[in-house]
Amino acid sequence: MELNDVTGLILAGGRGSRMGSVDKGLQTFRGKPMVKHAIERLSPQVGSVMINANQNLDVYKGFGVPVYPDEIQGFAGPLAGLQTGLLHCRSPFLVTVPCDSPFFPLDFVSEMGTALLSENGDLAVAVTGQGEQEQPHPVFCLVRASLLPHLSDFLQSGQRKIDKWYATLKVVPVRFADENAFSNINTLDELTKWEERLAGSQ
Ligand SMILES: Nc1nc2c(ncn2[C@@H]2O[C@H](COP(=O)(O)OP(=O)(O)OP(=O)(O)O)[C@@H](O)[C@H]2O)c(=O)[nH]1
Ligand SMILES: [Mg+2]
Repeated sequence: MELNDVTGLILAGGRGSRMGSVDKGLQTFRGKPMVKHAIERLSPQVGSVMINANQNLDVYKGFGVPVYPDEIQGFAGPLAGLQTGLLHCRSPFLVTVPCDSPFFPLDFVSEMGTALLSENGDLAVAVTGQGEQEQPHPVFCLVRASLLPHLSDFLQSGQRKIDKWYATLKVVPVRFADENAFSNINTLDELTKWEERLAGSQ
């Protein structure tokens, strides 16, 4: 899969209610907004990056990449963000990362792309752990852009759950060894803990 075959979508369209009154993607982590961590980590792995956000759009636009709010109003969940990304995607594949997970692998997209093509799947999803510890990370996915009508039908029927939509597809799980690779930061308390834990490291 070539770099230009993939558009990167940063999912920042949630309410961020567990973070308090602050927009989660705009919350400072280790000296810069969380969404900036995501942009910097994702940009080298894709042809272009865009942001899905539903609040503070002008602030998000300041990061120099396109920003799109959900087509469906009312915080319909991450699938609404994915639909928005697919509507604006001009490449055959779209990859998503959430705005609150600053540690995802630098070879994330290439690993996902290789697996999706070799298995000829509809969608690849990141997985960590094994056996009983196995954990999927559904907002880390690589999808074929041709799935837009299928997703829109699903949302049109009133369904919202990401796992339910995945159950309708040929999903390729892609295992990553680092247990913390997809850790996300949902509260100010978690943010402080990660900052303390990483203090002194690069
Ligand atoms: N576009 C869009 N994205 C969403 C929506 N809800 C959640 N997300 C995104 O989905 C990802 C995972 O969601 P959560 O970790 O629950 O984030 P959140 O909903 O903003 O935070 P909480 O309000 O604390 O649950 C994040 O990247 C969110 O930005 C939504 O209604 N629309
Ligand atoms: Mg949520």
